[in-house]
Amino acid sequence: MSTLETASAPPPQDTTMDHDAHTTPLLDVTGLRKVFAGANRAVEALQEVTFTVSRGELMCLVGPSGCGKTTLLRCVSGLLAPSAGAVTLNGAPVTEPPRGMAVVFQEYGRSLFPWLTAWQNVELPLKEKKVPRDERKRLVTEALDAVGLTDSRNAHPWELSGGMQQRVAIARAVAYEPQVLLMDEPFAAVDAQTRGELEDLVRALWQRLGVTVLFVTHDIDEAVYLGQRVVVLSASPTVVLDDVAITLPGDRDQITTRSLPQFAELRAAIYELVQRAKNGYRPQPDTERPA
Ligand SMILES: Nc1ncnc2c1ncn2[C@@H]1O[C@H](COP(=O)(O)OP(=O)(O)OP(=O)(O)O)[C@@H](O)[C@H]1O
Repeated sequence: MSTLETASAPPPQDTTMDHDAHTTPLLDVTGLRKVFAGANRAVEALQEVTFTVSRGELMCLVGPSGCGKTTLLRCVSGLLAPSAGAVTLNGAPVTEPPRGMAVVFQEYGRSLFPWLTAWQNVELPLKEKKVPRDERKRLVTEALDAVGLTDSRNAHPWELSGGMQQRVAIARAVAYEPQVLLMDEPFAAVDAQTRGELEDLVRALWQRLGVTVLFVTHDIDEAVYLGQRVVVLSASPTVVLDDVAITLPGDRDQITTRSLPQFAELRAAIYELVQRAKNGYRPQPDTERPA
């Protein structure tokens, strides 16, 4: 992993989950390739993507628009079969959506059932998992409480704001007690203030529950604010351009953290990388990564 050089003295790093992180790979993505075969032409979305996520880590993936972030996440979650390469969770190959993973998508409106209440939406996957009734009640209560929606438990999605609907989707994922939480641009459709609140919610849940998080975003600021690591992808056909350690303090807040010189430096360095990726930069085999 690279740590982009910063001019000032490094602050204490985010060691929040370091008791396990960086020691036990939980998710292993090796040589992932995905080619979509169309009637007239084939689209090579992913060329060769390799990375690991350690147990308890919060890792962000960024890359230029259309570089294959969603395709990658769909392959990682077992929703889409790769053309080559492999994904393993805890050493077991992922060939279909595994029990240990939960996914939060950008389109909360489409991922919640409008005829079910917030409570019922969160409970549904637990019923499908055959979790006993009392345990279901405990898990749903705790999850709705964790996202601040206890009072809205009987509301339907259409009675809730966009940010609240996304909180229901997060509660549903958390109640499932996944080993890995995959998030695909989950806050792209909410306003800036709500987005900040939801970012803090994700970090709080991550710290409290110790869940491993793989967070996909096109927003570089968001990736730096949230992550312990940011993996930068090239333009399609996609490879990994860099794997950047986020050397920011573990205690983050929207104002202080984003005002730190280190935040600006990390943001600028990753921004430049993504710009280079947009302009077609790709690592050459056997050459150094960009400084
Ligand atoms: N089902 C499909 N069939 C054919 N091509 C596809 C399919 N899904 C994705 N693609 C192509 O694969 C490439 C990557 O798409 P993908 O949606 O994964 O990118 P993305 O990085 O998530 O995009 P964005 O930044 O816009 O969210 C694009 O060229 C897209 O057109």
